[in-house]
Parts: sequence; C-alpha cells; structure tokens
Amino acid sequence: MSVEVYYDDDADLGLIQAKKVAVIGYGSQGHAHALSLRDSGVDVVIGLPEGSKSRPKAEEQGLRVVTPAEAAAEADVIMVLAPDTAQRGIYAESIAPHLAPGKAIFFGHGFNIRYGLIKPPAEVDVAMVAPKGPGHLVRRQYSDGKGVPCLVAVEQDASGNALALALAYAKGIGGTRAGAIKTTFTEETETDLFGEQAVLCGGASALVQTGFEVLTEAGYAPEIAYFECLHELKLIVDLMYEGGIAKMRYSISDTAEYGDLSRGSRIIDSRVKDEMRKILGEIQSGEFAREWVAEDEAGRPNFTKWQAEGAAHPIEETGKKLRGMMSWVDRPITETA
Ligand SMILES: NC(=O)C1=CN([C@@H]2O[C@H](COP(=O)(O)OP(=O)(O)OC[C@H]3O[C@@H](n4cnc5c(N)ncnc54)[C@H](OP(=O)(O)O)[C@@H]3O)[C@@H](O)[C@H]2O)C=CC1
Ligand SMILES: CC[C@](O)(C(C)=O)C(=O)O
Ligand SMILES: [Mg+2]
Ligand SMILES: [Mg+2]
Repeated sequence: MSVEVYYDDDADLGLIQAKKVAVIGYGSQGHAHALSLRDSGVDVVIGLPEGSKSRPKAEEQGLRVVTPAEAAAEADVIMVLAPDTAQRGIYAESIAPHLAPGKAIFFGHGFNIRYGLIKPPAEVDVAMVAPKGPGHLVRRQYSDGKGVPCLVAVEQDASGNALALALAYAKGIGGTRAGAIKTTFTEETETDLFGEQAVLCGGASALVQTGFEVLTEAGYAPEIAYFECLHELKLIVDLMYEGGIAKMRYSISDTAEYGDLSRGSRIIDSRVKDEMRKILGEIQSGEFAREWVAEDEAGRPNFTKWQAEGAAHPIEETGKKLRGMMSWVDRPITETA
C-alpha cells in the first residue's frame, strides 16, 4: 500500500500563522513544538497548571504561559502535549468547555482518541502531528535547519481544511523538511506503541543490558562491555540511519558481517518474533492501553519499581564515568536548544 508523503512545498505555513496555537504541556514534545512554531512566526501560548515546574522553563524562553483552560479558551488550535495518561482529565476539565465550531484539537500521539478516552464534539477538527523522534531532537533538528519526519492524521474534518492545517503545523516544527506521512490515528497509535515496546525502547534497552550482563558476568571489564554493547551501538545505528543496514554492513569487517549474518537470527529468533506478534496483539486489542491506564490510576507502582531497577543497573554507573571523559557525548538535555 503506497502512502502520501508531504514536503515543505506541499504545506502552507500561512494557514497556521493565521491561527493562535495553544500548546498544552511543556515537556519533551511541548517545548519543541512551542519554540519551533514561534520561530516559524506562529502566535503561541502555553497552557500549564499554576505551580507546574515547567512554567519557569517556558517563561525563560519568552513564551506566555497561562492555565490550560485559559489557553484553550483563547486559541484556535489546541495541541495536547501533556502525558498521555493525563490528557483525559485535562480535556474534560480545561479543554472541552472551550471547544467551539471553527476550533481544532491536535494531538502528538493518537492514544486517547484511538482508545476512546477522549471524544471531541463533531463541530471541531481533530488532527494529529506526531513526530517520529524524541522531542529534544525534534527541537535540535529544527534549530539545525533539519527536521524529524512526522505522521499526520485527521480524525474529524469539521472545517474541511484539517489536513492542510495539520501540514502547516508540521511545517512549523520542521516535519515537512523530512517528510510528513498521512495516516490514521489507529495506524499511528498501534505502530508507535509497537515500535517503542518491541524495537526502539523495550527491545533495544533489553538487548543492550543483556549483552552487557553476559560479558561482565563472564569476567570481562564493564568499561569494555559498555563500549561494545552501548556506545558503539550509536555508531552502528548512525550508519543504518544514513544508508540502511546495507551501509552498516559495507563499513564493518567481513568477520563482523559473517557473525552478523550467521548469528543474528539466533538472537532475534522465531520465539522473539512470536512475542513481538503477541505484543502487537495486546496493542490492537486495547489490552496494553487498559493495563497502562490502570497502572497510572493505581499510582504507577510497577512503573516506579521498574524505573528504579533500570536506573540501578550497573551499565548506568559505568556509562556515567566513561561519558564524563567525552565532552562531545555528555550533552545535557535542554529545553532551550
Ligand atoms: N516524548 C516524545 O518524544 C514523544 C511524545 N509524543 C507524545 O507527545 C505527548 C507528550 O509527551 P511528552 O512530551 O513525552 O510529555 P512529557 O512528560 O515530557 O511532558 C509533560 C508536560 O506536561 C505537563 N503537564 C503535566 N500534567 C499537566 C496538566 N494536568 N496540564 C497541563 N500540563 C501538564 C508537564 O508539566 P510539569 O513539568 O509541571 O510536570 C510537562 O510540561 C504524548 O501524547 C506523547 O505520547 C509523541 C512523540 C514522541
Ligand atoms: C520511541 C518513543 C516515542 O514513541 C518517541 C520518542 O517517538 C515516545 O512515545 O516517546
Ligand atoms: Mg514514537
Ligand atoms: Mg510513543
């Protein structure tokens, strides 16, 4: 099935420059969208609760901050970039009362629409601009004149112009420099959750930690295990990013390539593929979403425990020491890029 990919020339920035945009939340995605939209000539207001620890960060960047309800009331386009689990409550309390014909509600990920947690009224546009990358890099790439690809989707087209508005928004954050693919809320949500669980975050973290454990438990130096299993992964993935797996294989030794070709499928074997299919099934059926919402409502007991276990993994201590010796690597996460 072919997809439609939109680039800068396909999007009219003037459409979003003519609107007032409220960005609700000023975290990873929120700061990136708000700062890049502003730099693209868009009128932006930030919605954050009184006492939010993000307020000083946004204000230091010269952005005007009001409450989520005030931002929703004054804006034409309301982009919801608070955590997925908080969005339902923010919507009910602060956004829904201020929706009116001619307004649009935008999302950076389809979770709450796909799983029916938010149901906007028929008279507003409902659209998505979902960058395919972490917010801090969305901002860094925009500032460097580059862009992170985006997925755009329209759930409700009350104005008849929702796709053009979403593309204009994507252009304002640099997305159409790299390409904005038109999709649906369902496809974005399910592929995004699958990617982060099975490959990008869950799969990659477990692969790196397990490789580090096997080497150190066999008596090898943690520093060598760190360079081998984590640091060099970035350099290997950089080549994949630039030219696919083929370019990575072109650059590595024949010995490495033979090991890759003959051993890789013993690591990621049919059992792993079956488990990936199971994970996809849990996403498609809504089982994962129900579990995550319940975990959040219970105060995140497992999330907190697993987060602490991850932070205490020996690879973190080893990495901290080694990265401290490489000034070009130890780059702080910043909301001011
Ligand atoms: N992280 C990423 O790179 C990506 C995220 N997305 C999607 O973007 C959305 C935002 O995620 P992400 O950027 O990670 O979120 P973060 O957790 O980084 O940011 C949370 C922000 O929301 C604020 N916030 C928390 N509660 C409320 C509230 N009740 N009202 C208003 N603001 C609130 C926080 O303020 P405080 O500082 O006070 O806590 C903070 O500014 C999600 O839908 C996510 O799936 C999509 C692509 C990638
Ligand atoms: C890979 C994780 C992500 O989907 C992202 C940065 O794209 C997220 O939800 O943070
Ligand atoms: Mg993602
Ligand atoms: Mg995601």
